[in-house]
Amino acid sequence: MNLTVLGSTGSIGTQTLDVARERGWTVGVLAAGRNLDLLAAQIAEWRPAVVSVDGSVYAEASARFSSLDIRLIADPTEAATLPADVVVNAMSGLPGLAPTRAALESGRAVALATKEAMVTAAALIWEAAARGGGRLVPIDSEHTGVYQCLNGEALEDVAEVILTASGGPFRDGPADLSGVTPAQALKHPSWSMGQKITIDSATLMNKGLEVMECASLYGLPLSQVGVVVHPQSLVHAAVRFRDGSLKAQFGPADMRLAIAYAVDAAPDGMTRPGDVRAARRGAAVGEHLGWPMRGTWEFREPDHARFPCLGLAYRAGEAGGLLPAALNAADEVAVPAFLAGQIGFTDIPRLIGRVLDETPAGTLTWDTLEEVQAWATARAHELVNGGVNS
Ligand SMILES: NC(=O)C1=CN([C@@H]2O[C@H](COP(=O)(O)OP(=O)(O)OC[C@H]3O[C@@H](n4cnc5c(N)ncnc54)[C@H](OP(=O)(O)O)[C@@H]3O)[C@@H](O)[C@H]2O)C=CC1
Ligand SMILES: CC(=O)[C@@H](O)[C@H](O)COP(=O)(O)O
Ligand SMILES: [Mn+2]
Repeated sequence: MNLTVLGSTGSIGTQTLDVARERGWTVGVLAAGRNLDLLAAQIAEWRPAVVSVDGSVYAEASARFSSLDIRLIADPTEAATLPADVVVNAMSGLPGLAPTRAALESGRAVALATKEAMVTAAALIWEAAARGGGRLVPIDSEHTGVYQCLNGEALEDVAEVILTASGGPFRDGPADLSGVTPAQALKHPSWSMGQKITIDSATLMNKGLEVMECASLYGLPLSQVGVVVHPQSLVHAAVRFRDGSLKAQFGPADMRLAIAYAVDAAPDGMTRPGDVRAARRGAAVGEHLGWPMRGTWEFREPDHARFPCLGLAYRAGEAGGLLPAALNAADEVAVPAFLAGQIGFTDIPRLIGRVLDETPAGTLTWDTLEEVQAWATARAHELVNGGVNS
């Protein structure tokens, strides 16, 4: 198996390389952002033919890697189109959307961690896959859980899909979240992840994005996608069928299992919503992680009053059109602003709610998507700078 890894220096990117090492895969294309020290170590180990870096560090990377036999580019979208058995997209946020589109239009098999692509542009992404012959399998732990539960099943038999949420670091308090700090919010109780998704887990926006991602992947209405808080993060998703039977997927809270599953399944993967064709014959990874069938497993209702982001996501998903993209863009401004101390934790949903209130209705196209993202980003910055309650 020869991989392209986009976002190679991040949490999912480095775990993808761990899996590649364990499984004996090769890596022909590495795309990173600005972390040239880690990228240099990855180039030395993997000897890729092509390396992409963020444009802001291209000159520095050119000088640093000039003696190496690699083609250096500053374009993850071009990197995504190059020949590979599977493109793993582990870029965080909106920058990961164009590479997802390009990979699918080029007929690539994509193992997709970048949830923002399906949240903001699912219909367009599926069109791109249909046009180019691309295939797609999710990496996100809940969505690989649903994928595995649906294998061999018909979507018309599904009554409901349940995604589990850890509940984040504040699931048991404090009651008033207005004073919590970035350091507290970054202490995720069960997963080790990049900063943006970790804050999204603390606000429950991560689960909101995942509800939309799930509906988009499997072609389900949001009314059929529910959330339960499960502090142990061992059950990742469950599906209830119309005959009353239930299937759940569980395993240790370690993304290497989800990554390996997605990479194995991607070449034969989804070409349209709900098209689950998991022809997967991979060797074992993470056998040392063991069998987590011990202890107590709890399941609780989410607390919508303390975590309004979940409701905002349902609202945007139900409205459809341009609202999911506006919600996502506003969140991508609000989270760094919280981390930088510019706004408080409870300002995050307040800001996103304000942006949603003002988002114009519209039909989703690649052009309107770009416009609404630019508008929502600018409006969110105005609210950060001028005061969320102004
Ligand atoms: N972490 C997890 O367990 C999970 C993550 N996800 C999703 O996966 C995605 C990645 O998450 P995570 O790994 O935690 O995020 P990280 O912030 O850890 O990693 C993001 C990566 O994107 C890279 N990047 C930034 N700009 C560019 C660019 N121009 N070209 C290529 N790469 C770039 C960063 O590079 P650099 O550091 O070099 O600047 C970094 O390697 C997110 O969408 C997240 O929601 C989904 C489920 C679980
Ligand atoms: C590992 C993974 O898939 C994350 O998206 C995880 O779900 C985050 O944890 P929360 O359940 O706290 O959002
Ligand atoms: Mn997840």
